[in-house]
Amino acid sequence: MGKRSSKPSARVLPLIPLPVPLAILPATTIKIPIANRSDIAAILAKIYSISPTAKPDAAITIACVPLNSPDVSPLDGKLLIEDGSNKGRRENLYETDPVNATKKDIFGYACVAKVSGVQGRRQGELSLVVEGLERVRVVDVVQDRPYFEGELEAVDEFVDVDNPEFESHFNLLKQLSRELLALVRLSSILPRAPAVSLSPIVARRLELFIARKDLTEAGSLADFMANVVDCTHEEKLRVLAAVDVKERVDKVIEILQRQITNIQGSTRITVTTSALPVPTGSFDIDQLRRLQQEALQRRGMRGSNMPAGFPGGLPAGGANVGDDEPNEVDELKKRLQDAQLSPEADKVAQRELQRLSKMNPAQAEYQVCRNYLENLAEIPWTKTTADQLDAKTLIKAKKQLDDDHYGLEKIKKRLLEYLAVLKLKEHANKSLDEQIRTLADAAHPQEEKDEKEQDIEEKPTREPTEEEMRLMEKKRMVDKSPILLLVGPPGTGKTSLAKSIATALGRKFHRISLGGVRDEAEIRGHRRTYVAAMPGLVVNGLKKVAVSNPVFLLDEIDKLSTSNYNGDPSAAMLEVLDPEQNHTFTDHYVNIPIDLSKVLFIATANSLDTIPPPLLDRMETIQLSGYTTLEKRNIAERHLIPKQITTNGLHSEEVLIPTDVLDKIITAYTREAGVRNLEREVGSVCRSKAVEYATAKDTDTLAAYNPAVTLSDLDAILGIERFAEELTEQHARPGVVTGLVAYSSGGQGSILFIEIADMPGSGRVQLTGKLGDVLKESVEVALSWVKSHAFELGLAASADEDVMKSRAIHVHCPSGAIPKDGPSAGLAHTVALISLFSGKPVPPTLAMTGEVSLRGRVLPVGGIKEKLIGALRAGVERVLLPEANRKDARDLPAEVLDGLKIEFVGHIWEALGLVWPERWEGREAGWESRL
Ligand SMILES: Nc1ncnc2c1ncn2[C@@H]1O[C@H](COP(=O)(O)OP(=O)(O)OP(=O)(O)O)[C@@H](O)[C@H]1O
Repeated sequence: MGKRSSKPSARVLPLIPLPVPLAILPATTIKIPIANRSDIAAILAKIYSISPTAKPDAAITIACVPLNSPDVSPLDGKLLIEDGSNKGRRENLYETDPVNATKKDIFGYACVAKVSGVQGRRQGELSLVVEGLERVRVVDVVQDRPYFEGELEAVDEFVDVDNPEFESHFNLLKQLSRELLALVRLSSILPRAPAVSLSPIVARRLELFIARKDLTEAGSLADFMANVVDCTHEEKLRVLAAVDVKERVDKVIEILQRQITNIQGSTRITVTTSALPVPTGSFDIDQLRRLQQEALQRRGMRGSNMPAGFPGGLPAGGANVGDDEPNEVDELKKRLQDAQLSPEADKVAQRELQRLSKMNPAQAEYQVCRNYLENLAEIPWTKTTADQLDAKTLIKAKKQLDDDHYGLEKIKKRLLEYLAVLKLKEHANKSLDEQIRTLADAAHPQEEKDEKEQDIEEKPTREPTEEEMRLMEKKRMVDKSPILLLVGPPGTGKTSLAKSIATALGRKFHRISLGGVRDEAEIRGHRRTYVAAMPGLVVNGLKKVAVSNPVFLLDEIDKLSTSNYNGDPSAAMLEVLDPEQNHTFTDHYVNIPIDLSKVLFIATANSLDTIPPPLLDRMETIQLSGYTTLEKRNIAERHLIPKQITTNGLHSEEVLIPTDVLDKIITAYTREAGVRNLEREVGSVCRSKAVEYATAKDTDTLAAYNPAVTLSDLDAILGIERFAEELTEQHARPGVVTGLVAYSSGGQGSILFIEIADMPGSGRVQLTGKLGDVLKESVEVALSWVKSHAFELGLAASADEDVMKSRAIHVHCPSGAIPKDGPSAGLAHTVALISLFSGKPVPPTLAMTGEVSLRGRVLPVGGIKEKLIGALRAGVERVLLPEANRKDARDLPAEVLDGLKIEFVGHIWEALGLVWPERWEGREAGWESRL
């Protein structure tokens, strides 16, 4: 039996056209902006003028009407008043602004509404709040100015309550409404949620509202849902025009289905059995699963697309529904499998995977666990690159090192030794592997072989015992790479040497900068309990190179902080570098032993002084000293100039730096042990030439371009000379001696003048030239020795005469602004004092270095190579060195050995014999016993 709502008679009411996409349905409330709406003002004015006594809360009834849309067919509810002018507007000229609307723009159905108030604070934001009451048909528009007035006819809402088909449609509408509600609630708590959220109270009320609707209220439920969901203007018009309730319900079902699909498409719906976010009320897992499965079926997805083992289509843990991305947990599992974890790591990984699969992705712990597993999958547990160790390896490696670096013979030799050992070990292990395999085959002969093959196979006489196998394993050469430490001044090629080794071996290279690392956790990682914990530098390095046998350069290990309140980074390094321990290195974050024994560590440092002794003890030190001018010239010619020419976009024939220009750059513009500044200066020269060349090319004057750089160009390109070279004096004067100095910064050596003057006084000694305590003391030692031997030296008339009795002396070392310290000028001071007191000058081309003791012995000093290179540059011809430094002189570059006459002295008397041979030659050190 059908049910019809009562039919009120036709009436005339003011019509308020709504701006597109606004539409109103019965039982809903909307806000109509009233800025610039003269018609609304007129309606309100009229109502109050008719009934000036109307109370503010008296109900004011009007009708709200949406504007026509081109996509809604006349059958759907186009205004029945048609006129000729309407036709031309069908396609595109439809009005969307109610201010300009004419009669033809009024839609055929409207909604009688009650004005419930005005909302908004400021003038431009005010809006009229109206509440839809009933659906009406617009029979005619009787007035359009100053506001529309329409003749309205109530519609006949027909509800066929006895129709089973209608009932099932109504049930579907109810179910979809609740499904949508659940999805909106669910999606709002998921990560990457769309911007929809629903408070639990509102959700609960909506739940009840939907649940309480019965069949007779199907139309109003459809109106309500059409109003709350996101639908187009046209859809709303169609719902408004759907007088037949069944048709309306079908239309809303269509809208809801689309809406649900959209939410599922944009959100990954993940349901876990342990922590299901069920909306308060009547939702349960099964219902949700069913709803989602239905939604999937509607979208044409097959059951086969669902992970197996989950009858409801929802796996417990991490399966996402609605997109084709593979499951996150499965993906991780696969990555972990591919990572070939160590057995220990595998156990932990499986445990964590299990935990992850039970977790809700919204939990903070989920991300932590996932990050950890991702880290495990990225660590190269067993992956290695094959070392290029064939017959030609050593030749190839030598060529690589020679190609990349000039000189450094000792270091190259040591590196080649390392490669040779590695090659031998690998060869020995390979043949051992073969033996073990043969024995193992003999122990299980029948495996993988069919009967026939077995007959042919020669039977081993006996099976190997376990003991034999163990012995064989013991013979295996352990791959314990030594840790090399390259020590030397900056820019001497330590980093680039390490890179060449990696290239020669065909291994991956990674640089870990340790300079300024103050926190132990930077090396070992943070424990996983900390927020944003991460693995340390070593594990990160391994992750980056993705193999377990890279070359790691531990740069600036001398700048690593020692014990402080953040732990002791240098102690953490101990475990990394100890070949006995580093096969079980444990990072705090990973917390599983990682084998670092295959990593070849090469450390670099500028000085050994700041490296803690236990750390130093674990490394094999290779010393690199500064380069001589000749070496620098060769390095520049072979490596730096070609490199800079190409870096600056030129060809080798387009820049020519002659040797004299290069020498000038080396001596006047750089003062360093390495070649970094030299490379920079050469770069400046090449850049300037590049500008010159490009200009010449652009102006077609290439013929006039001169690729050669001249000495005068240098002044213009690099500015005025930065360093004036200390050169030996031309004239000898008593009291002035050439000493030798090695600057601690830059590792450069040079000469230094020791000047002593005497004046009348009573034994006072004045020292200037920024001398350090040790240097001052060495002057005192020299003076004491001279005073005590004044008679033997012929400086005093008798043994008890004090040479300083009536004189004062002033010792000065230029350049006065540079701090100087150290005992190595002791010999020069002694000779200078004797020269002053005896009035005999010392030849300026004779330089000396050495510490003296009170007994007159000449003791060894450091920095011989730098000092001698500096001396040669300064024009020194003869050098006196301590006897004990004879070994250092063996390593000197050939140009130094050729250019300098080096003499060794063990005692001051010997030195005096060499300085003034005419007077002291043959004098023996036996005099020391007189002291
Ligand atoms: N013997 C050499 N032959 C060729 N090039 C060299 C040589 N020594 C250094 N170089 C070049 O000098 C530059 C600086 O070298 P590198 O960066 O290796 O210095 P370093 O010793 O590691 O310095 P630091 O101690 O400051 O880290 C590089 O471009 C390198 O190629």
